[in-house]
Amino acid sequence: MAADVTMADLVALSSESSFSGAPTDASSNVASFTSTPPTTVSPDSMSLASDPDVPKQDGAIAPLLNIAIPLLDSEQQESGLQTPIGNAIVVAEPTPTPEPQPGRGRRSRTSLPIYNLTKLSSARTASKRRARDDEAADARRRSTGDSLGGAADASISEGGLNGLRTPRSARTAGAAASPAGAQITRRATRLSGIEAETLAKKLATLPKRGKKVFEKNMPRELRRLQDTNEFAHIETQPVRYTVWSNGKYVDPEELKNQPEPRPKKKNKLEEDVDEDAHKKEGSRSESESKDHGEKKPRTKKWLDKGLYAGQEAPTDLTRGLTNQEKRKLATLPELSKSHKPNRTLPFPMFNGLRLLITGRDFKLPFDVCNPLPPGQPKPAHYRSMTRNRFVGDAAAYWKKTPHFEDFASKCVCKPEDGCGEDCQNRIMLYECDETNCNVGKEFCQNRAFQSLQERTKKGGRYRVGVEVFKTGDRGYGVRSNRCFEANQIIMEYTGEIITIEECDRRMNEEYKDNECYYLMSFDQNMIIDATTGSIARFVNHSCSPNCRMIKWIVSGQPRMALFAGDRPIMTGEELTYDYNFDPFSAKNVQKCLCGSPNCRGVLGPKPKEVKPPKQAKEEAARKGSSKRKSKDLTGDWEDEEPATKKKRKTQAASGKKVKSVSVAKSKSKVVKVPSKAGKGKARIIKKANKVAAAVIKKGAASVSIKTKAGMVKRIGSGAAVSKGQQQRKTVKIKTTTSRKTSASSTASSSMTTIVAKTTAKKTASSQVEMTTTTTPKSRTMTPASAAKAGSARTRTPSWKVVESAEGSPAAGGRLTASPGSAAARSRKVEKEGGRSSSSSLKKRLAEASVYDFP
Ligand SMILES: C[S@@+](CC[C@H](N)C(=O)[O-])C[C@H]1O[C@@H](n2cnc3c(N)ncnc32)[C@H](O)[C@@H]1O
Repeated sequence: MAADVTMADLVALSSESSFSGAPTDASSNVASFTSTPPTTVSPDSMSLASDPDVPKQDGAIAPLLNIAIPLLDSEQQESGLQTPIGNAIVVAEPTPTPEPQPGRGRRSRTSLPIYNLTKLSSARTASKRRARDDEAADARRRSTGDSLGGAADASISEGGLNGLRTPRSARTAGAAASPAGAQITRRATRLSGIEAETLAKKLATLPKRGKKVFEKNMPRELRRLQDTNEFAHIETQPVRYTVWSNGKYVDPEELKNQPEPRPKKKNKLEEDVDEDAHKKEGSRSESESKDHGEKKPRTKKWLDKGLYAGQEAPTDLTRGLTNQEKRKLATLPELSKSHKPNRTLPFPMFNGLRLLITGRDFKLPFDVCNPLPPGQPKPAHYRSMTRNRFVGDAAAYWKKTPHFEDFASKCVCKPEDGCGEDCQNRIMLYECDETNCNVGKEFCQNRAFQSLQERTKKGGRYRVGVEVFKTGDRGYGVRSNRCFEANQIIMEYTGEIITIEECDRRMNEEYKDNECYYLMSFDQNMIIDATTGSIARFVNHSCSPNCRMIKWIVSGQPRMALFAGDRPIMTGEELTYDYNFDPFSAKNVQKCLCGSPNCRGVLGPKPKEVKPPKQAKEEAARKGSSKRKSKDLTGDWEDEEPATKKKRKTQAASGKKVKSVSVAKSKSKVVKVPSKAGKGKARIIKKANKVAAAVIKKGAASVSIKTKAGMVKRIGSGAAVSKGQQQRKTVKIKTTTSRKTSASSTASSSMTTIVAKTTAKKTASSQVEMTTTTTPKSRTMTPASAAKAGSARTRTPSWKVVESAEGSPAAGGRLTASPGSAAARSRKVEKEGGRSSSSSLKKRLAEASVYDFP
């Protein structure tokens, strides 16, 4: 009697005959049944349900065959009903006789379920593999066929295809049905040796209608295969046990022929590396020994100072500190001599000191390497630009000045000198490169901009070494987040290079409401506007600066950069340089908040430095200097203006004596030069020459000798410049090196160009220095006339903006921070007419002398 198999039976079957260790809950078992067609054959419920011709069977499940991998449960192993095919074991499920159900039609009970045989038999895969003579695929396919055969077998032999039961249920049912308790056991056809019936035979036993339906729905592939031995599961070939590895068939013959397993790649690599290293070492040592005679042992370099490796701690800890700071330090027990320093885990250099003095709010974990609180974001409108860029007409006006072109010879340094202090290029503020350096990159120390480029290219905030922060009272500022050695390059001052006309326009239109400006006089009467530029623009002014802004010639082009001063810079120090502002008008003098002990009180030259002319002195002496002193202190010079102007006018043409030689140096230096006529002139020049050479050695770009009291030229900050404010005469000394002479020319070949200059009216932002002029007479140019001159300038390069940092720590750019609109309008450019005569140094000197020292 056939009995319908319910889902519960199916579940029971699957749980018994599926892999050991497989999930035992019903759903997962069903899932595993349906999801692994090659190893587990299950009824395709979809195909069962989808065919409209297939009569529905309530709860009837088709006969099932399971192919289980050898991990069988003990029950199955005991039963001995496994059929191994290769690694797979075919288990033919017995089909218990279905019990007729009451109330069910006969037709429905006898009709055949239809399976997706293509899927079940894996015909597609098998046929492909068979095409490649894959016996394993054959075996699999056979086993699948076997399933069907077995299924058919079982069902037919037991009286119907729908009479499948699980072994357990079958046994239970059998036991129940058979009073003798005869067990219905599963049989594996191959194992039992029972000859499989052909499909035709199976079909013959089917009822007519069921046969039709079966044939109609039989897949094409299967139909083709019917009546074959294969389909009937008649083995004509001996069974082969195949090995599968990683899902792939492994031919045992190939296995035999396989060579010994290779060692692991890693081992091999290590060996190879070792060998290679030995070989290389050998060849290197050979070549080394060939080159040098003997092989040098390689020594390992150990870092012993961490973050500050290579930088020496300052001998004097208190250097650079204010008195207040020093006093505070003195009270700290940590710094008392009796205190034992922590040598095991010392603070990074400089950090401890700073923390002791200033303290710092912090969050744990505390970053001992960075003593700084996080930097503030830069202003929203700030746009960064790391290279100079010409804007507007500037590019057309730009040209190489003659002495740049002249600069074709090399320095005369030796490798051991390393282009140090005495390098000609260095003295002249020319950076060495492959065209002008005698020493080569390996030994040359005069490549600051190149080193800066390499440093910043690598990236990282500690390599760049600077960050913007918000000061308490001066807006934004820049501080170091690493140490810098004395005179080390820190950052470049870059921005848009604009003409004076463009500068004026910007001042009047774009920046008219700005509180501060980022304009620096540059070269060839150009201005660098760093409003879009490098963060060097945020560097504030100090009367005791720790940096200098210096212009260098790099590959024939001028470039400005901020350099450390004469002492190293600590981590966390604010970077400052002397703006060298000219207040021009006392109205707009800004109060200096640098806080240094020798603060001048205003952003501008120290009032005391502005020496009044003799008459004024006398007058002042008569009137008493108390008033001036008070003005000095308050920085209120407005009332003084007319008097100063008047005094200067009266002094303009005297020129009998050189009052002073003001030298751009690390500290403003006033050198008294006696100026008697005749011999005096020569002496002055000689002296000036000497001073200039000394200054240039120190890094100054140009030197001014003034015949009149007062600073020669300053570019004002926010100051409206009144026309004709000052009248003065200056002698500018510019040292240039005649590079064309010979490659062996030395520093001594430097020649001094003295350019006479008179300023009838006070000029504002830029002062034009004649480097190649024969006519000593200066004339004042308005920006408009300067623009006109621009065209002539291209033909006759005769004037340029002076960047000398007179009165500033070094020869460098001068911040042209804002003559304001009025100042911009009144800004005059001095231009000296005529052409230079390169041969007439003497003449020029004479002219200059005549002009200045009649
Ligand atoms: C080139 S900007 C420097 C960056 C500026 N602090 C900022 O926030 O953008 C120059 C302006 O900064 C201010 N400044 C710089 N140094 C100063 C100082 N020592 N005392 C007072 N103000 C200063 C002045 O307003 C000056 O016009």
